[in-house]
Amino acid sequence: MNSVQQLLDQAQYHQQQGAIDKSMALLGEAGKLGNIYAALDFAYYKVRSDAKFALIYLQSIPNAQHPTVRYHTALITRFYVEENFSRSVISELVALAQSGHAESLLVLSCWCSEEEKVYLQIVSVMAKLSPNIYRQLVNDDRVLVSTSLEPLDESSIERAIRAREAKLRSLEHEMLNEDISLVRVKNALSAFECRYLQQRFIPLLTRSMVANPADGSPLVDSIRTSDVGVILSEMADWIVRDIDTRMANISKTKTSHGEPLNLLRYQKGQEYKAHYDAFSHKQCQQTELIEEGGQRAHTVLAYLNSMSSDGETHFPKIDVKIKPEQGTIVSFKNIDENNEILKLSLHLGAPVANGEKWTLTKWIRIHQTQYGILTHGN
Ligand SMILES: O=C(O)CCC(=O)C(=O)O
Ligand SMILES: [Fe+2]
Repeated sequence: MNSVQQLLDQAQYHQQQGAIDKSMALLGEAGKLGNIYAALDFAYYKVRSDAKFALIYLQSIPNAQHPTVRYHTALITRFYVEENFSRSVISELVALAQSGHAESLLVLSCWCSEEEKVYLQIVSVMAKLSPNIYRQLVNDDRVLVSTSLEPLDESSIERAIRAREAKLRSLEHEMLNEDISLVRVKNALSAFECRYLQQRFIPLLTRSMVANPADGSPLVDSIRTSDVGVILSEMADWIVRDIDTRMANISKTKTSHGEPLNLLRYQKGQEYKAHYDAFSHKQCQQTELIEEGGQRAHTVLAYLNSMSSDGETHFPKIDVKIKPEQGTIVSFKNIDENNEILKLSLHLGAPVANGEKWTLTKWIRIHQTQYGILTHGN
């Protein structure tokens, strides 16, 4: 019989040969023998075509009750099967959170608004049981770390989550310009989500690039001087998936057509000069670009902090300037129905005069992307 190590070695060999199905099947076997990470890799590989199969598999492995496996089982149920919070998923997250599982505590803190009493209960548990994560990602002055551990109140948590779902469903979509379907939605992200994205993904930041007009290769250019962090599929946790899906819904596009989310940080003096997000005709002929979903049809931006009078997103041809306000999402079209660039979509991120400006950009292609399929399935 094969040992776990032999299975992992064989899986790596087949992966290098490009035999992905075979490689994943071996990881599935290693998972059945007790390797959690192999089991999760296999489950996430399968989930894109058959979510129920992935769930049955995870329930069949010897570590089905390990907190990491339970958390991913809940995530797969929520994002691939039910597409909403069911009562049983909430219940599972609460049980995991109560035992100190950091990711579950983060998801619940994110979904229970900071004004809710239950939010303080959740972050108090985090302060006690996951103090490092608490300090990095939450750090709320109202929490007294010495307080004894209160049991989490499941029904208050469910009520808070339902209230947030209802609030997100009823947000006003303001049409700022019909020609490019420029829509603004205020309060689409909570302050917690905005802080979370900055603090969790700050280590990803590097100097921004633009696509070389000649061959599409990445190029440093004075047109875009911010730093960028690309949140790849393997980093797309519960909170990121949720925001990614919300951005797709606001732009009425498919999650499977999205590029990875780009976290942008502009420091004093940095800017993104006037540009189109759509690719040029020449770029559109590159095989790599075609294989990655083709033309960029839509752009969705989220502002993660508010600016007083600088750093606005300016659309000079339609005379619209958008002031960055924390939690606001903006969506617009880059091309018309014949896939021609909409000239009115020309826009710029004005220079930052003071402090920093943080945004999240999602570009959406006309066809499926690798990231879209990997993260959300077909
Ligand atoms: O930062 C802004 O206001 C604009 C960003 C932008 O144009 C982009 O990311 O494509
Ligand atoms: Fe842009």
